[in-house]
Amino acid sequence: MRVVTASEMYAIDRYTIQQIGMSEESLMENAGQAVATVLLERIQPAQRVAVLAGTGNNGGDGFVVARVLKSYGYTTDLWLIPPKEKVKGAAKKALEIYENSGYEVKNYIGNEKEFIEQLRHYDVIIDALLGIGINGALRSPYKEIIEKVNEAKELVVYAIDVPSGIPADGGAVETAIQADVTITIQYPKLSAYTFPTADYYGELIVVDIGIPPLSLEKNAEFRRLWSEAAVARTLPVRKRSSHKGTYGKGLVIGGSRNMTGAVIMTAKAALRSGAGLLTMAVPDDVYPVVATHIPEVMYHPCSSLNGCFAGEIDLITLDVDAIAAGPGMGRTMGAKSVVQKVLCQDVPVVLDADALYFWNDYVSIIRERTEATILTPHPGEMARMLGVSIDDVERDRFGIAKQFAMSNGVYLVLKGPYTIVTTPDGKQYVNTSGNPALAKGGSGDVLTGIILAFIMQHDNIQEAICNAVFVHGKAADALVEKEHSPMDVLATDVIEAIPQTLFSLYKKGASYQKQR
Ligand SMILES: NC(=O)C1=CN([C@@H]2O[C@H](COP(=O)(O)OP(=O)(O)OC[C@H]3O[C@@H](n4cnc5c(N)ncnc54)[C@H](OP(=O)(O)O)[C@@H]3O)[C@@H](O)[C@H]2O)[C@@H](O)CC1
Ligand SMILES: [K+]
Repeated sequence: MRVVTASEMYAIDRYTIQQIGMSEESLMENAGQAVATVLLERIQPAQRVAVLAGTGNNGGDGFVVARVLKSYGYTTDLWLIPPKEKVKGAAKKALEIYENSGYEVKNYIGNEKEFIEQLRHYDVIIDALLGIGINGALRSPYKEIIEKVNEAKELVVYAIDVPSGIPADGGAVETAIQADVTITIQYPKLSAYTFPTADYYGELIVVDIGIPPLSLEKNAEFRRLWSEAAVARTLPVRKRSSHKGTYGKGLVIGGSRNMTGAVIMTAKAALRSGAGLLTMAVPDDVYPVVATHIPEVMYHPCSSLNGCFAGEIDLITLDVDAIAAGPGMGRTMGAKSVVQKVLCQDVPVVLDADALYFWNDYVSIIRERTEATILTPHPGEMARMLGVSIDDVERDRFGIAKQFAMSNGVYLVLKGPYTIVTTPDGKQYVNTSGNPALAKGGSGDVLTGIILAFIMQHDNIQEAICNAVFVHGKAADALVEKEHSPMDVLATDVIEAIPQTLFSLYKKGASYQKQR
């Protein structure tokens, strides 16, 4: 499933109309019919429905929906918010068809009091006030209407395309419909995957209105959801002839006197995710503590200074296939020097946490690298690396991630709800698993371990990273679906949930694995 911006959606519509030859009226009819099909399955015949329609084509979709619901015998009122003469184009045509079918329009203007009075008699509101064409802060009377609808908590609200009032591409929200369900036309919009806008959507349902894929390919950048089906399809298959070296020799670098847990979690997660052989490089001061925790790894104690890396690491003798550096290593000059040495190695490198701290000192080395560099910042780290505020990052997660990945030639994993993976050539993948249980210290360390293990087992780095992010979120989902609340899940619980998550994904992918 692809995700689009408002301007891409307009370009797709235009191309479909002008180049492919579908009429705007037929697209609107398809949209209204597709939305109505969902509504007919969900709304009970005894429920009273109000369709609230605005000036634009979102209102046009609403006219079609109101007509279909009435044709099926539903008690439905169509409230037209602007004066009728403001309705133009395809929407005007849809309104004519509605009226020619013998159905009545209720005009908001002049009947504002009646509207407010009626609102408490409805069970269901269909929000066709504003779609992707919203511009600037909400104007009267839309603002007041939306506030009244939101106040009536007993109403079930279905939004068409986007909840009215939210910017389609995401950003700050002042007033917007708080939908229970949003039925999006053809492709989800960015705002369904950024915050705070995603909170207004409720359940998201996408309906197909028959726009050919060619319109999408010609007019939208590559941005797609990474779903369970994609993971099941792309998980690597273990060959019967394999041995421990087949799945890569990984190196995890991290830890310091004050933070021994992070690097242990990274290593455990890597082992649970299929790393063949794993070595941990830790400051020799903390080696005795770390070594008691994991019997399955080899160790490479490095010289330490005040409990942290002193700066030396002998990477030549280690002979590894991939490296993850950062968890708990501290923000010292010694750590910086170790990371610089790591980046000079000709193997894929994952940088997380403290390894991102001296970003400006690494940029030029990273741009010269030929092997993959994978960075996994959370929004706070991303903001600091760019010298902007966290709000700036959150407001434009997709844009910022793309610009950063392309200009530095890295795979960027911008963490958060709906983690975005961006490849060096700018393709973007939105993760669909995970829940607030992951908003805890240690989550990132676990993800780094899974990524390290997956990139060693898969020859497609993008698929490996996207799968790792998905498995991480899905493991947390599995925990809260069973015996955990989102409050009590620990990062170590997530590691222990990796086996069942992989087990179920491999089962789902069995048919694909046979085909390969
Ligand atoms: N094109 C197609 O083929 C298809 C399009 N489709 C549908 O069309 C939708 C997009 O339609 P659109 O472009 O007409 O925009 P839309 O959001 O309905 O209304 C814009 C109007 O709202 C107003 N307005 C703007 N800002 C405002 C504000 N801050 N506060 C208050 N009012 C504000 C402004 O009107 P004004 O009052 O200023 O004259 C403006 O003209 C899309 O989401 C999908 O549902 C589907 O049918 C599939 C086929
Ligand atoms: K809407």
